[in-house]
Amino acid sequence: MDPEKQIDDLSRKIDHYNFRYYQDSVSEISDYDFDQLLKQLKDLEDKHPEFKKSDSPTQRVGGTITKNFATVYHRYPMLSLDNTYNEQELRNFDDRVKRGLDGEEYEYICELKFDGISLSFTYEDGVLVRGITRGDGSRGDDITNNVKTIRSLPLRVKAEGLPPVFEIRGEGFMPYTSFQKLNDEMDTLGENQYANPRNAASGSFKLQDSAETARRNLDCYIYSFLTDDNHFKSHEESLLGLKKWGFNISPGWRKVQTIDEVIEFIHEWEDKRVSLPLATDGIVVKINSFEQQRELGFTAKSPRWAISFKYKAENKPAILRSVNFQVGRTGAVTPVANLADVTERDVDYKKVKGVHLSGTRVKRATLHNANEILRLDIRIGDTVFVEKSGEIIPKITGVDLEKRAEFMTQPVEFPTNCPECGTALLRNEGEVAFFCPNDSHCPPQLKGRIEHYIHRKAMNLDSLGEGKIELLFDLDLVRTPADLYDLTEEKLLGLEKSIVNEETGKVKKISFREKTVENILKGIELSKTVPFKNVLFALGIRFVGATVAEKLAAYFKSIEAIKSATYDQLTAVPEIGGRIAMSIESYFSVPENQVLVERLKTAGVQMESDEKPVEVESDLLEGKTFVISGVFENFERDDLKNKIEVNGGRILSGVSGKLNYLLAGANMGPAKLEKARKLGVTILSEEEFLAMIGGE
Ligand SMILES: NC(=O)c1ccc[n+]([C@@H]2O[C@H](COP(=O)([O-])OP(=O)(O)OC[C@H]3O[C@@H](n4cnc5c(N)ncnc54)[C@H](O)[C@@H]3O)[C@@H](O)[C@H]2O)c1
Ligand SMILES: [Zn+2]
Repeated sequence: MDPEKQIDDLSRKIDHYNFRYYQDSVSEISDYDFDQLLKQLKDLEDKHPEFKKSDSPTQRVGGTITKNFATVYHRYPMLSLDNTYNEQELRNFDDRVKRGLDGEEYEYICELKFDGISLSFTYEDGVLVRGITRGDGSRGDDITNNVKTIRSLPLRVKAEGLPPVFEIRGEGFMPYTSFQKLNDEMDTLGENQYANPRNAASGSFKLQDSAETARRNLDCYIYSFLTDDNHFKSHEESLLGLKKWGFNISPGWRKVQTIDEVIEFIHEWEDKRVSLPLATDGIVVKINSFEQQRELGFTAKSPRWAISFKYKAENKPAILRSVNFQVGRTGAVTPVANLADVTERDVDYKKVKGVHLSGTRVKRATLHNANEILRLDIRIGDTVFVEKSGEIIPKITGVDLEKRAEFMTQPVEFPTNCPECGTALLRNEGEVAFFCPNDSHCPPQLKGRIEHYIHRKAMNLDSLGEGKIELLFDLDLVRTPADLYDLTEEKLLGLEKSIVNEETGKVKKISFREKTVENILKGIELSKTVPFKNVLFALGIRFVGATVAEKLAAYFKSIEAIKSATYDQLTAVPEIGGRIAMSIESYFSVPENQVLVERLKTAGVQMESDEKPVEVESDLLEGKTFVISGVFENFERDDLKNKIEVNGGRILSGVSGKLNYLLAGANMGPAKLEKARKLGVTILSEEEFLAMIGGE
């Protein structure tokens, strides 16, 4: 292939992965593979500089700003770090530093490289005034409200001799425990789970709802300090100073003199880092003296005085002993690989310890779905490769085909029937997962439905969380949400159960004493006041998430109206498409669901909305914002507002950079008009507005 086209193709590919990673918080390939692509591009560009573009991904920070927050320029550019996966390149870096500093003595600071998102915080007179994402390096998203939810971040610093304005930077992250909790919750709600804590942190820091960000327990380690004057002389001094001022400095850093000591630090943390409560992906080496940092300077993308060493995800051979098929809450069937170490091929599986991988013993790995089994061409008895990187769940990356001939192997047979209830499995066109259609009797699906029902965003029955539902389900006391309303003190008092965690073997005992029972019953009673839109969501109708439920509840106002709505009536509601409409129709066609709704209604659960119905004319203005100013020929101001809203638009209170349209009538103030023009807001006349909504 000719190099120009190759450079072009590679750049486009990398741009795509960057966009997915920074904008959508999704990794489509592993970091290592991504970094190899970038390296390939860099090598090609070095060989053919005539084809190197100024906006090449090798020349700029990969991130982007989103349109969801105000955009803020950084006072000091926020760059990336050059990275490497091998020690020789680290030594080459040391040589470059030596040359750059002309024989001066120098020291390095080694730090752990935390895997989250970079954040920048500005303090004025000791008060935290702004928190920004790295964005594209020169501009970021203003997420001040979200960063204020970090408990370890001081909102105000009190100290002698504080610079009037300073900026600190750090890595915002989500600890493993919060990550696990969040993903469990996403699973209960039938939402997509995050692949790793980094993606979860990135997604959570960019939520519109700060209350939700707060709930996700994010944290941040601080590793950098910037001011206009020379407040500190070295990185070490700044770390110590920041710590004294109350900042959460990253633990584990060390000052060293030589590259050999750096490499020692790397080896030391290779295993130790896996026992940390958060994800790390390498270490960062920085020149200590600020003066020397300035001497060495920057490239377009990263400082010349620092480099990161990334640990390659450990990849080891293992034996695929068998495959289990797990049925999830939505009925989806997921194959799970049971693994053994290569020395454990013939050990009784109960006694197998598993492969030693990144500090833990691994006995299971997800195989995702039937297609993945075909793609890997994997057989029981095969020697496979297992990897564990940022993700918590290990994955199988391939098969050692050379080993296959040495041992007996047999194909993995995907079951045709549900392993939990025996019903024949189905697969929807265009979907990869097989599922059990027996949603009214299949045990994991029933239990999943109850867990969904009690969820905070649904009926908010938190007195029933953490294993209590499991107990009630196993004792046959609660098989559907309606059974909750038949519970009494007599039935509950004294119930007990020990729950064993399959992975860890730990036993947790749950018992219902007086106080617990009282709380449960009180919670259930209180759930009768939960608004209809939450109830509708709590039913767990496929594709009816919280937002869709809200729209349906506002439009139809009662469960009866939704139940009797035709397909056409359902799809007439803005944002309700055919897929949702069909799912609703099919839900209400199932007798068990009809009974459930009736029983809930009889129990006193809200099946009607007392809010005023929102008329909807169209969604022509969906996502558009308006400010109205002046007087109009055909409308009073309030009518105009209403007209915008029933067509899906939103009214803002003032002219800002975020505004889409200024609807300008007669006699409007020239200052407002001028401001709108300056900010590039589109100015509409009454006629133009009418044309937009399909009027005259
Ligand atoms: N898998 C994918 O699809 C995909 C796509 C794009 C990027 N990526 C990954 O992201 C990398 C690029 O991201 P990047 O530009 O943020 O680089 P990076 O994450 O490799 O390194 C720079 C970042 O490290 C962080 N950091 C953590 N601890 C630090 C410390 N102690 N001191 C200083 N900084 C510290 C900072 O946030 C800094 O911005 C790629 O090399 C790749 O690994 C992956
Ligand atoms: Zn089943």
